[in-house]
Amino acid sequence: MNRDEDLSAAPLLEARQLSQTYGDTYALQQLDWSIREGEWWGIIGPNGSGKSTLIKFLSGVESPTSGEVLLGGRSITAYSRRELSRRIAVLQQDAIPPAGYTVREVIEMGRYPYQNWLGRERSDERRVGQLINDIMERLGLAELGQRKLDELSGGQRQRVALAKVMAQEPSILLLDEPTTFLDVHYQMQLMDLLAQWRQEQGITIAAVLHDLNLAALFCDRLLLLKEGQFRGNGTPREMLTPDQISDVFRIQPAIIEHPDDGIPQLLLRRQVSDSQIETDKEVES
Ligand SMILES: Nc1ncnc2c1ncn2[C@@H]1O[C@H](COP(=O)(O)OP(=O)(O)OP(=O)(O)O)[C@@H](O)[C@H]1O
Repeated sequence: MNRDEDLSAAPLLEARQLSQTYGDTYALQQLDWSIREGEWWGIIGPNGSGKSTLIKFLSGVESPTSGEVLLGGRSITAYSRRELSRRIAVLQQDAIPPAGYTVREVIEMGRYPYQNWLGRERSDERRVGQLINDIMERLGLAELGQRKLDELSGGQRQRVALAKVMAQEPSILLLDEPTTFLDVHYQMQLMDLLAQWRQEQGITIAAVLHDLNLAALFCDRLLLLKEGQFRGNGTPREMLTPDQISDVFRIQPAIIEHPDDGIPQLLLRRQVSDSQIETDKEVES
């Protein structure tokens, strides 16, 4: 993992004074934040803190009420949709592509930004065929190539969605809660695959994650949001302190060091103890 990032490098993706309002609600409030090439950021914060809104603006699909996003120093609005799709891919929470298509067809849709108006690859078709075969093999999808999407489990569909964004060969990957519908095995498999992809291709990742332990385990740096406001950024060790967690998430966990590499991990605590429940029962009877 790239924990010794070069903080002097120019930002690859940058949010400048980003604000979004819906009526009286500030979904984001004057956010300044930047991502450097090769970093893996976790975007964390309670429900409604503006995380998905931020991902939407970073991907360039929507424009904020005020402020701007820069990609490689240029306004993201200056890029065509096709140019953006060659650089940035987004993996959504429940990225179920259209039903009726086969697994292989959906993965091939990831190549859209590289095709001409006839749907032909601009680059070497043999290389692309091999790329798709490799991705399917790696994600355990080789046997499922001809299966229809609606005949797959949620976890399998999520792997197809990941395969599609890998076929897109982006340099930046944005993820919005990619592990929500996955069991613990597939959560770890997805995060490990991302880590491996990043190591091999040097991609830059920003992921909205609700699971703080997963965020600490995989991300170099965390951005902390609450009610649309910036509440800090830094390494997991800097961000996941008892004070920050209690202040932002309103829980008081025990924080321990992971035995493998000392990163912080949260142990949740019950707010109501068994003895409290027993006492309450006695009072009631
Ligand atoms: N289209 C919309 N119209 C009105 N309000 C919106 C809209 N989208 C988001 N909001 C509001 O903006 C705020 C931030 O929402 P956002 O979805 O970005 O939060 P989040 O941190 O991703 O939340 P969660 O963890 O629950 O997914 C919330 O108060 C939400 O209700």
